[in-house]
Amino acid sequence: MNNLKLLTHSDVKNTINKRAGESKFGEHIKLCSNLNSIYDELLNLDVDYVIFGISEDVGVLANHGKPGTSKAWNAVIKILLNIQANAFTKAERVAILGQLHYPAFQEKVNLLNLSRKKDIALSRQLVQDIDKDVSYLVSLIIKSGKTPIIIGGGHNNAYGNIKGTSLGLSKPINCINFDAHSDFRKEEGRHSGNGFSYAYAEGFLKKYYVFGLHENYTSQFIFDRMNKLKTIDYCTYESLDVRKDQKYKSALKHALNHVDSDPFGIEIDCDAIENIQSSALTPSGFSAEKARQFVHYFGMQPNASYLHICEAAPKKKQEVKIGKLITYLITDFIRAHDR
Ligand SMILES: N=CN[C@@H](CCC(=O)O)C(=O)O
Repeated sequence: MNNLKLLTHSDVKNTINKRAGESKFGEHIKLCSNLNSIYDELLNLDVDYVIFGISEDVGVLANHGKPGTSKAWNAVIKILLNIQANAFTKAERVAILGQLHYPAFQEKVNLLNLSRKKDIALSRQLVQDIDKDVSYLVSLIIKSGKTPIIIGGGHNNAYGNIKGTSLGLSKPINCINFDAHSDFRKEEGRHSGNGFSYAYAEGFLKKYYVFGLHENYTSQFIFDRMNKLKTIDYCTYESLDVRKDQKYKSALKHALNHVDSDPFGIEIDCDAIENIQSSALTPSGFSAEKARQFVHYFGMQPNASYLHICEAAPKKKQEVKIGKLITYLITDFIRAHDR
């Protein structure tokens, strides 16, 4: 776990802004202390949720997208540690590991010319290395009996989450993805647009549902590919929020029916939420409230096996807004899953 940077007590202390009479989330969470014994520590921790960040832009760049996803974790941790610790937020049930981070990969990819075939292939090899870390770490958390909450990076990391959960449970899993894109592109080398197609092709992903796909940003090739497969289903954003063909609640139920036969992962791509800075920022998309209701609805299900919130790419100005949004989604999941 060379690329895992553990969150320390002094990091937490330096991040918390204390206020008299208040108790902050960060004062009650558990930490791990030794990179060489993560699994044993996880096993012995009396918590239900293990949160970690993935600070990388490599997957998005390898998909010809705009970088910035490496900044989401830092935006979130500053807010998360400072929310109130109370009966609603359940800080004592949470361990925060820290972040997988890739400064050397970032440097390498910045030196590449990504319009050259050879260089794009190199960037996609780096994504495979990140996949190995993510799937290993997620599998350890699942094997320790805890629920992973993974923050950040590009949507390439869905692959590692699905594979890690599947290995941890020793069976293929299902997945629900709140996303403007299917990320079911060709297996042409790993990047942020094909995490689900790779997981599916390799047998880690069994049933897949894309919730809120944008009709303008899905190719006919992908629609045809998904339409052919009974194990894959989707609803579009336009059918829900523009044409109003069905109510939000009934769309949630329909999607749950598709994935709930087995343990499933919950993937939230922030580019499905209106005006959230991301590689594929959209001026027209789901509201933050709809995203929160989605996490609440799926988080409530006993089969919900992990939560991943990705693709947010905060610049300085939106750092607090994005940190707060993702923190709401994390705590919505914890509250719902605990019921
Ligand atoms: N994970 C996102 N993938 C999308 C968006 C790409 C982008 O515009 O950055 C895709 O490949 O279609």
